[in-house]
Amino acid sequence: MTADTHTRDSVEGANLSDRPSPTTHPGIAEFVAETAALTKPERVQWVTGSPEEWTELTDALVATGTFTRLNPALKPNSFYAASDPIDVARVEDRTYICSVDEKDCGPTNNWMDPQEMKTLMRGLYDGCMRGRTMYVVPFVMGHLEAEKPMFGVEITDSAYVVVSMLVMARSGTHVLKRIEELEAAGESPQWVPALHSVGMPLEPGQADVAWPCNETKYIVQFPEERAIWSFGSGYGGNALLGKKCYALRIASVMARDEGWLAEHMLILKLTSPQGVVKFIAAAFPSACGKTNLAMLRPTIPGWKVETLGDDIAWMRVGEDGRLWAVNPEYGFFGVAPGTNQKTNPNAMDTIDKGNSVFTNVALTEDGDIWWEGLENTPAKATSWKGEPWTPDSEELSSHPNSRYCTPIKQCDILAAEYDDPRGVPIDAILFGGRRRTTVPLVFEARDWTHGTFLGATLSSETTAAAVGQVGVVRRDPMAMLPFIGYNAGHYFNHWITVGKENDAAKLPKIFYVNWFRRDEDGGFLWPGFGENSRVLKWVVERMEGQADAVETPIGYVPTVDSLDVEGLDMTRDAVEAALAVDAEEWQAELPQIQEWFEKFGDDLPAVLWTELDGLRARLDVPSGG
Ligand SMILES: Nc1nc2c(ncn2[C@@H]2O[C@H](COP(=O)(O)OP(=O)(O)OP(=O)(O)O)[C@@H](O)[C@H]2O)c(=O)[nH]1
Ligand SMILES: O=C([O-])CC(=O)C(=O)O
Ligand SMILES: [Mn+2]
Repeated sequence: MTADTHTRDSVEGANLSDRPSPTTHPGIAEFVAETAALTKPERVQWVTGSPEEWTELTDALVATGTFTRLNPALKPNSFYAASDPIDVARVEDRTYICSVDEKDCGPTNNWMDPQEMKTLMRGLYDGCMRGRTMYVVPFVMGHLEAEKPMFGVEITDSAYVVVSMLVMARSGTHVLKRIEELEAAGESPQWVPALHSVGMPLEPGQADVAWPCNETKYIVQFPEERAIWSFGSGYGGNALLGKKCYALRIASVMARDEGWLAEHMLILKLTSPQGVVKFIAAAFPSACGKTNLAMLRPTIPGWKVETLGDDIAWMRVGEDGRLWAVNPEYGFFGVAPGTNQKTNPNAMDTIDKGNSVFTNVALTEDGDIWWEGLENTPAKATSWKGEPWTPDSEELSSHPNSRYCTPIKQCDILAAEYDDPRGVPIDAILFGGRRRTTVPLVFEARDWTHGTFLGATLSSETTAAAVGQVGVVRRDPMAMLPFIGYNAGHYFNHWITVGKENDAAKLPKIFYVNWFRRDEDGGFLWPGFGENSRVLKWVVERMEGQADAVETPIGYVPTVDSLDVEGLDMTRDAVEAALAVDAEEWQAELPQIQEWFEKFGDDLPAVLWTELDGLRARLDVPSGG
C-alpha cells in the first residue's frame, strides 16, 4: 500500500491536533483525534468509498489471509472469509444498554452505569489499535437526501468491517461532505459516533491472524448520548455499527422521543394480477425468514413481489395519516444456509453478480462458495473451520449463521421506490415467529391494539443468529428483543400510542404468520418460501374485503376455502392442520404470557393486560387461570 498523505495520517509520535484535520466538522475531528489518542493506531485512514480504495482494501485483506478471492468467472470481485470460531454471531449477553437510569434500560436488556462502562471500556480501548490502521467511515443510514439525514461515523481497526460497511451502508467522502455542508449552513446535522475495535493490538514484529478478535466482547449503546462502543468482535451484527446498534437500538430511542418506529422488519411491494399494489412490512426474529419473504418469487400466477428491504424499517406517520417506511440499509447481510435457486432465486442472482463477501461458508476447489442447502454439492471443499470437507463429513461445511454480504442495488427485483427518501405507505404489518406448534399459518388481528398485543407476545425458537442454545421458545416482542434500546414496557406503550394518536383506518392492518409449524413426523406443514405468496394473497384479499375468515379466540383465521391452495400438493386435512387453532395449546400459552408481562411491572401498558384478559375469556379460561 502506498502512503497517501491526503487520506492517511501517521499518529506515531505526532499529535493529530498539530496537523490540518481532514474534516471541517469540529465534532467529528475531535472524535477521531480522541479515539486515536486512546487507541494508539499506527495510522489513520479516512474512508472515501472510491473503487480504488475498495481494490486496495480487498487486496490487503487477501494479502493478510483474511480474504480469499473467489473465482472471478463465477463470483467477480467477491471474497471468502472465515472467522475465528469464537466470533460467529451476535452476543446478546455481552450487549448493553447503558442508560443513565437503570429503569430506562428495562428488564430485557443488560445494563451498566454509563460512567462505569466507559471507565471499563477505556481500559480495554487503551492502545487496542497498536500496530493497526484506524479507519474512519462516514456513513448515512437511509437517504443522503432525507429531510433529516441520519449520519454516523464508524471508527474501526478492521478492514473487513470497512469493506462490509461499504456494502451495507451509504459510506464515504460524499457523506462527510454532506455533513460538513449542513454544518456550515448552521443546521447541526445529527451524527452518531460509533467506535469499534477487534481488540487485538499488534506488538512490533507480531504477526497478525486472519480473523483478529478478543475473547472479551462488549457491544454497548449509550442511548442518551446516542453513542456506540463495540469491542472484541468482527461479526456483522456486533461490528457493522450502522445496522443493529444504530438503525435499531439507538434509532428506537430516537423514534420513541420523536414519535416514529424503528423496527426489525423487511419491506416488500406486492402487485396483484389486477394491478392492485400493497406495501407490506414484516417482523420475524433473526434467521426466521425476512430475507426470504422480502425477495419471494410468487408461485401463484400473475402476482409480483418487489423488494425494498430485508431487515430494518424506519416508519413515520405521514401528513396523510399513513405509516411510511424506508429501509435505512444499502446491502443485504443474509443467512447463507438454505438459500438456493428454489428457496430464494433472487438472492442467488444478487450474489452471482459479485461484489460480495461470504463469511463462514465453505470454499470449493474451483474458487466458489457452498453451503448446506445449495445445489451442486461439491465432492470436496474446505469447511468454514478450514478443514477438508466431503458430503460424508459429520460436521457441517458452513456455520449455520454463515452470511453473504451483497449490494442491494444488484437485486433484480428492487422496487423503484427504494430510492425515494419518502419511502412507501405500509398497508399491512406481519408479525411472525418460528413455532413447531400452536401458532397457525396466518391470522388477522382484531385491531391495532390487539396487533400490538400479538407483537408484544411474539414467540419464536432461538436460532444460530445469536450465540447460545438453538431451538428454545422465547418471547421476542416485535422480533426486537435483542434490539429495543430502552425499556420494552415503554416500547409497547409507544406502539399503543401510535395507534391512539392516529386514524386507525389509515394505519396498517396487523397479521401474524408462522411458516414453521410441524406435523407429527416433524415435517413442515406448510411448504413455505415461494408458496408464502398464497398467504400474502389472503392478506391482500382480507384488506380488500374479499376473503373469508373465521373469528377464533386469537383472531381471524382463514377458512380452508379462502386460502388459495390450487396446484399445491397438500391434502385438505393438511391445510386444516396448518390453520388449526387448538384451544388447549393456546391455554398453555396463557401462563407464559402472564409471566412475560409480569416482568414489566407498572411499565406494561394496562391495555395489554386487558388484551390478555380478553384472550383468556375467549378461550373460556376463568380469569387468573
Ligand atoms: N421452512 C421454512 N423455512 C424458511 C422459510 N423462509 C425462510 N426459511 C429459513 O429460515 C432461515 C433464515 O431465513 P432468513 O430469511 O435469512 O432470515 P432473516 O429473518 O432475514 O434473518 P436475519 O438476517 O438474521 O435477521 C433460512 O435457513 C431459511 O431457509 C419458509 O417459508 N419456510
Ligand atoms: O445482526 C446480524 O448480524 C444479522 C441479523 O440481521 C440478525 O441477527 O438479526
Ligand atoms: Mn436481522
